[in-house]
Amino acid sequence: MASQLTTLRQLAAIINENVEILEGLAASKGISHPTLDSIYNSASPEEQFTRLPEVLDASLLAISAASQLVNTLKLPGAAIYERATCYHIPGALRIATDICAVELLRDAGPEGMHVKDIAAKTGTEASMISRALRLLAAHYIFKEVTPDVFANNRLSSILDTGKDVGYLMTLLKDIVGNPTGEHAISRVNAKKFINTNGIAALVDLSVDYGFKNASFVPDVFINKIDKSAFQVAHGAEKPFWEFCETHPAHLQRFQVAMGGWRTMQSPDSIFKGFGWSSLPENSVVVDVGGGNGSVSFEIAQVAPQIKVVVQDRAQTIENITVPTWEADAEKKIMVESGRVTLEGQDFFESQVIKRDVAVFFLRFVLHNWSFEENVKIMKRLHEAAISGTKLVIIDQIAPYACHVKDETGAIRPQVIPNPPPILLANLGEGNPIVYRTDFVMHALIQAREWPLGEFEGMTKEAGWKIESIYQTRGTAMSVIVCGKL
Ligand SMILES: C[S@@+](CC[C@H](N)C(=O)[O-])C[C@H]1O[C@@H](n2cnc3c(N)ncnc32)[C@H](O)[C@@H]1O
Repeated sequence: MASQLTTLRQLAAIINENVEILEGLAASKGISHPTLDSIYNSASPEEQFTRLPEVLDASLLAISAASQLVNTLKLPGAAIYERATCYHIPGALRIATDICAVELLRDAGPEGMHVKDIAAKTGTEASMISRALRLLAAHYIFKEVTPDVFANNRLSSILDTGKDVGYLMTLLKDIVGNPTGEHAISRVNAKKFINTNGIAALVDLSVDYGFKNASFVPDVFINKIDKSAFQVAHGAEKPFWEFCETHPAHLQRFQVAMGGWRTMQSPDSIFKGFGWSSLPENSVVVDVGGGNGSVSFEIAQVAPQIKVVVQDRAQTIENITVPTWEADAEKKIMVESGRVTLEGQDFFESQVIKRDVAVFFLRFVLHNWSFEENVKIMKRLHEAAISGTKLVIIDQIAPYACHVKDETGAIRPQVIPNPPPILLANLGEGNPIVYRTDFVMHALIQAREWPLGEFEGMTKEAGWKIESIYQTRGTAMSVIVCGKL
């Protein structure tokens, strides 16, 4: 009993200590930490505050201790049953996002809107909306203001696409009561995600095919099926990338969703690990598998002296990347001035680029393929590289859940901030995303998030040597810089 109390007190002390730090930092800036009742605004001083390194450190330690405290206090039967049935949360979230509840509630303001009115505007049924929003409100997404009247809160409002509700309701008419007729494949309304920060698209695909795929992961494993869970769940003959070629709305949503990763993370996940702005004048940076080029755009902005080439499958460049850049005035200027070039290139084939390349850049590519395929991709880049070419990889490196010791017996930090021994070494629920995306990758394309040793192995086999690794705060996102062996 005494030791259990000690554990509880230790956890509570970590929470208290870090809340004190947060309150002190906020007070020194004359602001308060945003509450759950606030509406998300990325530009507000309160939201900017939450991204400061010292604020992230204190928050992550408090979150880790608080979730450990919660799971210590919960009755085990209830705790495990809650986990076993948490799959209904994405289902409820998809009901909410499909009917554009966030945007309807944005216009309704803090008084909120009755579910009957949401149902009337969307041509759907009120009681299911009520049940979905209440389930979500019980998990701090949306707020039930009075019975059956819901309003946005900080978590729901980050999903706001910013689009006009009248426009969204017109788009919705194509979706409601109009299934695709293809096995388990949803009708996707990709237009609503264009020119957004990507979070709504990322959540939308996660609660759509991501959620459906997940339920087939164990079947694929137990029955030793040599297909992705995505193919099994959706009756799809072809793997995901080929499926996208015949489902342009899915492809569009996917590419916008990649930008959501940038919104979710602090800017240092790209800019601190490599000196883009100190590259010499006219250096060529190739964003390999660059998708819609959202990251290239940011790099080209911080390093105006360089030339960026965005490469992807020819179909993606033609149907997604080119239209994305043409539709945006700033991006269009970059393309017209030759600072950015958009180019079809299969990364398994020899590079078509004939110029000397300063940097080949791979973000979120290696977690899409097997060890052997990654070696092949990086070998193609090695063949096209000159002696000083760098390979910059941005991907997640999965930490262990236990503390690990180095040769001297000292605990080797695996994440920033480094948690005290009473907490999980990976910060537990303070930092769970890498383990989820590991399953997401497996389910979608039979791929995975790689541990450090595998990155070392595959880069070496392709002729590259890891020179530095920059790990971002509170996440598994890492910038791995390699030179030619
Ligand atoms: C997870 S996305 C990452 C996109 C981008 N790098 C980013 O971080 O936003 C992987 C990208 O690889 C591209 N891709 C898949 N197969 C490819 C191939 N054989 N050749 C070139 N690109 C490919 C996809 O079209 C997609 O844009």
